[in-house]
Amino acid sequence: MAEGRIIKAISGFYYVKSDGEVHQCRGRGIFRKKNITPLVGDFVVFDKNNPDEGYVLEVKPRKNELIRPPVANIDQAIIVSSATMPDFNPLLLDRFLVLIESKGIKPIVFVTKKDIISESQRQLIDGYVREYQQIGYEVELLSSKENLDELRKLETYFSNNVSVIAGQSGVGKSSFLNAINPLLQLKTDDISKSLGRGKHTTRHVELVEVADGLVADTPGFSTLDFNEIEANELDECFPEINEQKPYCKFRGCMHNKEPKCAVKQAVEKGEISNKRYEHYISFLNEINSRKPRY
Ligand SMILES: Nc1nc2c(ncn2[C@@H]2O[C@H](COP(=O)(O)OP(=O)(O)OP(=O)(O)O)[C@@H](O)[C@H]2O)c(=O)[nH]1
Ligand SMILES: [Zn+2]
Repeated sequence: MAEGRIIKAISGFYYVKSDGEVHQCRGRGIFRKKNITPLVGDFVVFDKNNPDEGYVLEVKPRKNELIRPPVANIDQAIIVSSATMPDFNPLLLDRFLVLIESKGIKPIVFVTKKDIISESQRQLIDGYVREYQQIGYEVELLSSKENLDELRKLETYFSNNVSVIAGQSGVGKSSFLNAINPLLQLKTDDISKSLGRGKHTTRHVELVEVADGLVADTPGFSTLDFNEIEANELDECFPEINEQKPYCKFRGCMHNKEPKCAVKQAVEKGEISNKRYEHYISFLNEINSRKPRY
């Protein structure tokens, strides 16, 4: 009996990494009966008596899991946004931040393509970077076309962590991963756009090594709706709003129409950005207008 972590799953086989070695395993029949699907990222107990094929015997409790990519026990999500092409989009960034916060995963923001922005665009982007850093987020402005030494400075973000990458199409997710680990050779727009079909549809998710960490090679969060977030949980997904919440007069304040709301006061004083607050309200309305589920 040994313990390890599933780093790859392909058609019924699980590849379990344990003490630096990878063991090919099958799942126990009982998993299917009990409706347990081992996921990439799972910590498992397996039997490795047979060198060719072991069995995953037990899946340890997960701290979190994603449906897309199907990965468990994620430490952090790197949201990739581009400074340009496509334009930097704070509304979309906040949407990703909320989704990731709601899963209890730590978000990190990488803003790509700094090599192709004008001086005035740069000022705008620097302003955003500062704003998100003030909230407490780690933000890096970078270019994947940079030399490897520059990119290596970002390796510390990956050390000893399991990361997923998220972000809109074309922002440079694959380009970044390839740049930081040239062995990956993930397809980028430059190569595969001509094929005109989804790039990630036929691939299996795998945790690949980047620096001293593991990264899911398939980007996540394809659906960006808030179907799994309740209105009263939304403020917890905005750290700066969550911080003010205890000072609101009413318990259960939604920071919307309520009087004596500390969040609205902080917005008025300029301590919380107007834009972030507007996004909070627009997400709140979106959740409140969702059709009830039964
Ligand atoms: N100048 C510059 N171009 C970049 C940078 N990062 C990515 N690109 C270009 O942007 C385009 C899109 O990059 P991809 O890496 O395919 O983007 P992606 O986010 O993986 O896209 P999807 O696979 O569609 O989700 C490609 O033409 C890249 O060469 C960067 O930092 N600087
Ligand atoms: Zn309030």
